[in-house]
Amino acid sequence: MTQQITITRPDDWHLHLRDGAALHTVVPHTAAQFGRAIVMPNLKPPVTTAEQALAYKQRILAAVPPGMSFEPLMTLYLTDNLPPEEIARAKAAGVVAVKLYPAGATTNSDAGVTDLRKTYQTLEAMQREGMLLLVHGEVTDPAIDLFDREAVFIEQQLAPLRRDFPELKIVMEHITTQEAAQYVAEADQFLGATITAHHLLYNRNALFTGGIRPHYYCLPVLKRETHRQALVAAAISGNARFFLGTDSAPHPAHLKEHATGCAGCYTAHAAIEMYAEAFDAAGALDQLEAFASFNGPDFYNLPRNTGRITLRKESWTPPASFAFGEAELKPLRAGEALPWKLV
Ligand SMILES: NC(=O)N[C@@H](CC(=O)O)C(=O)O
Ligand SMILES: [Zn+2]
Ligand SMILES: [Zn+2]
Repeated sequence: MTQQITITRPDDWHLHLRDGAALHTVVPHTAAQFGRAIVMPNLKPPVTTAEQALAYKQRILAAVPPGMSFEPLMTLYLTDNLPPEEIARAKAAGVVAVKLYPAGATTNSDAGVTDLRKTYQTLEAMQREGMLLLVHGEVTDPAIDLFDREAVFIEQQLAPLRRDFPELKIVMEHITTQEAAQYVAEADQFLGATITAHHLLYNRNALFTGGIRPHYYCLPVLKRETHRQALVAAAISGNARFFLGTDSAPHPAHLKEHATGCAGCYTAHAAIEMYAEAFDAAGALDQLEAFASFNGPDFYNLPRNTGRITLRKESWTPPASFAFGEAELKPLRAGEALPWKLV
């Protein structure tokens, strides 16, 4: 039985850091594990210009503890009227991707896209400039069952989009279904997907065990066990177009433990440990390094990290909560023991 593994320092290809005082809680957690992270732009108001992205990057860097090295990779938020000219400016500023939130699909998506056709000139510019498109892949039609929204998005939105922009690099973020895993596996080199630790570890029963459990609520919502198994199979398959993206999404505890609790699970405090747990449970620890440290940079055409990290099979219990500005932040599995520990 493997008791310890050393892998190339991983990166997080889907992360929410928020802004202001929150940065001082969450940035150190991510910087302790990951070399880089793709920082989501769904602030209030959203990050829609190269200039805003650069200013946000400086605020993030100011929250990196001394002695730690961490590179935030910045993104812009796609709206119905993000000007195509902003893409070249963003590219020059080092922005690596643009994020599509269908309007109303998830946390802070009100400014998102109401009709993909309105964004076609901007997508054209992205395809030309080699700017990636990151996708929250759920339809918002209230007539579609919440658990089917990802599969319907693939059929109604993603397939036509890929036909119209065959050389636009797209990442389907936080996939949660067998349909998405299969669709990505069968696609060409222009389509990749991130998978979260919580979607590898849990099925939708976790939301209702002994009562309603708001800290397991995120979007896309956890699915049934067959889908979890399909995600694990994709993650350990060796297919280089599946890679690590935590979707760690901090919310104040009082807004998660609420009549209309916010969507988002906080996992950055123990992310690589939870992935190790999932890969270990599948007997596939030997696949963790490719998924966590190689496939992401390869897809983004960025160099792999050179440092290394070591994980040991040693039970530890993360804190039940963290200070979060004036509020409290409760991580996923607060106060529960985890089997793997970052050394
Ligand atoms: N995943 C979530 O449930 N929430 C994310 C938004 C997102 O990634 O959809 C958030 O910003 O809180
Ligand atoms: Zn999302
Ligand atoms: Zn997210």
